[in-house]
Amino acid sequence: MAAVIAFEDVSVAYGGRDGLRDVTLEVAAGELCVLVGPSGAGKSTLLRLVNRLVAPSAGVVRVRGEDIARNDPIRLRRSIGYAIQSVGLFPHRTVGENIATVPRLLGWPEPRIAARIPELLALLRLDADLAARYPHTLSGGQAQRVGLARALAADPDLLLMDEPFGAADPILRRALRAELRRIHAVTGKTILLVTHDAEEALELATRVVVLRDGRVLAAGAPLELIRAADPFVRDLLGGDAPALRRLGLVTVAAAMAATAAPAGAPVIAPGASLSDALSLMLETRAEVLAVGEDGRTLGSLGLPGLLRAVPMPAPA
Ligand SMILES: Nc1ncnc2c1ncn2[C@@H]1O[C@H](COP(=O)(O)OP(=O)(O)OP(=O)(O)O)[C@@H](O)[C@H]1O
Repeated sequence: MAAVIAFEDVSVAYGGRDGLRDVTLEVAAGELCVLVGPSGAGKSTLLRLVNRLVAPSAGVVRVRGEDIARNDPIRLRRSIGYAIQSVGLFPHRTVGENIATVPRLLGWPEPRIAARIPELLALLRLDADLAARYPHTLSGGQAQRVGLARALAADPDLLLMDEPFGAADPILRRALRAELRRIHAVTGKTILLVTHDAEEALELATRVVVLRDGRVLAAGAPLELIRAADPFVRDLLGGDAPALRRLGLVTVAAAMAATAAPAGAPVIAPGASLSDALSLMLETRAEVLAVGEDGRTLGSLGLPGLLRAVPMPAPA
């Protein structure tokens, strides 16, 4: 399948310094590709090449097969969703108007825009009433979700996300990650996301790309990379708790049983990770969780089931 994004021997020079060096990388349709690495590794630079906020000093960047340097940057940007840490909602426009920004620039007819706003609020599990509110009246989590709704508004097949949950607290981050995984599964969009958080990378990615000093050090599926040969990659992704990292890679849905949980059991969403489930068990002292979503109960997850679901390598 043709790559949605292709970097071909791309370098970026900032003054005399290298931002990126000889990066060759493809992102295929439907991938959720996460760029991870220490501060200054070049993650944002690589992401911003795609919507031409940064220009390469050498090499070619292709989006949907076309060399983007040859095409109109404004058209390119309108065809790509972009979500950033600071959210960047327009303060004097309502939530609905914020979401409508790109569809309006693209000249969508008003009735189509009007229908799209509640659709997106529902996708992000936000109340329909929020459309009339102004950004300063939103909680941090709501604002992050509206930012994501705005990025998705014109239904772009490609979404760039730069530390999209960076400003959120750990609990909210967890919820937003689960949300993003769900949206990716539902929409099948191609997503390129930057994070400095290895756990987030492993939990979200279909493919992880590890950057260091402006170069791609490793790229592969999360479970492959935890076992990577390169000590820097292994340390970054596996840390000193590789078993816990593996828990972050399996969803509750994959480990749950169809049996009902005891009454009053804490509830976890099927899309949450087993590390979230384990945290909830530890926080609430419950050994069995109810698995449910939108008020529906789907089954249960007990501690033994959780452990069985995570294949550990045989001891050496
Ligand atoms: N506009 C700029 N002018 C000069 N140097 C820059 C510019 N933007 C980035 N750099 C440098 O390029 C390198 C890569 O930066 P980049 O922002 O891509 O890294 P990053 O991995 O996203 O880091 P962080 O996680 O801290 O955001 C760094 O050394 C940075 O200082």
